[in-house]
Amino acid sequence: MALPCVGDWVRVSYHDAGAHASILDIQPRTSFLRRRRPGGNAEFQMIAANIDVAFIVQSCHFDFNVRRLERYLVMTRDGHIEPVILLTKTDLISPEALEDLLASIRHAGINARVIPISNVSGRGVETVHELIQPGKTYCLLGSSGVGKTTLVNGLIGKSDLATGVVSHTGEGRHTTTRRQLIALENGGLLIDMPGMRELGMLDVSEGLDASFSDVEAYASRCRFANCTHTREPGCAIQAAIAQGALDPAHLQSYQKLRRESEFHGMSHPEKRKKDRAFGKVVRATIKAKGRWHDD
Ligand SMILES: Nc1nc2c(ncn2[C@@H]2O[C@H](COP(=O)(O)OP(=O)(O)OP(=O)(O)O)[C@@H](O)[C@H]2O)c(=O)[nH]1
Ligand SMILES: [Zn+2]
Repeated sequence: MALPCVGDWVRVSYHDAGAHASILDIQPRTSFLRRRRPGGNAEFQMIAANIDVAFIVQSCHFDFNVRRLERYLVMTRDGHIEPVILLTKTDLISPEALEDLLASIRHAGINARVIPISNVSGRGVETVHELIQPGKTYCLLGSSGVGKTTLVNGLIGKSDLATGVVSHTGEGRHTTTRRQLIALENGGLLIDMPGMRELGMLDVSEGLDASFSDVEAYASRCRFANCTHTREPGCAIQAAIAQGALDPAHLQSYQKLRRESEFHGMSHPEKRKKDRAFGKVVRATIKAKGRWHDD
């Protein structure tokens, strides 16, 4: 018998007056989330089963990446799970920039539902909450830091009778990592396991982060999450440079590579904005030339 995974329904027999139980069999899975085992062989590892809807969470700010979105969609389609895309942190970008992101999703031929949300302004959180149906099971997928935990807390806060495994009062980071199944007041179930959230979705930017883990580690200690590491108070990177613990050249090459990877596929709207700016220059030049010819 294959081993059960999170979300499986199993048949058990109890012994010792209910103190112990054995799993007899696993009920057929209606859907599943699985990933390739590392090492390149064709084997799969089951991550979760019987999920109805996967929220694929990306931030509008830095994290946005259509290619990665597509990989998550392949994974959910493969497992017969309905995908819903959540674009978080809309409060950090302009409405025009958001329009660009939505357009780039459409242009990629992605027709899954997209809900722009902000955990700060509350925009869209109600829409997500209303989407959750009794008896259905949901999960959240997405890179670290995109706002999944904040959203879950917001959803629990809305159903103020959230029951089950989790209480939302005074929870620290440590308890968050043990949270697994959240029963929302309206009867929806949310599977929230940090281990299954990222699914080994490595890409250029994450590879980049790995080779500059020291820079990343300092950056995570900056007072402001959006610190540019130039002149902000409480900047851990500037402090590390001042103490001689971090080589400014290392920071510079990190920032240079980061800008490059952002231009080459990381952030499509930024790229388009740059292309558009270049287009303006070209058009202005042609216009100027035309006028010159007219004279
Ligand atoms: N501006 C803004 N910040 C947000 C929003 N949502 C979350 N954040 C912030 O982003 C940071 C990361 O949020 P988390 O909810 O911990 O992200 P996560 O996806 O759960 O990250 P992991 O637990 O590492 O998987 C926190 O500092 C949040 O306060 C948002 O909508 N807007
Ligand atoms: Zn900083």
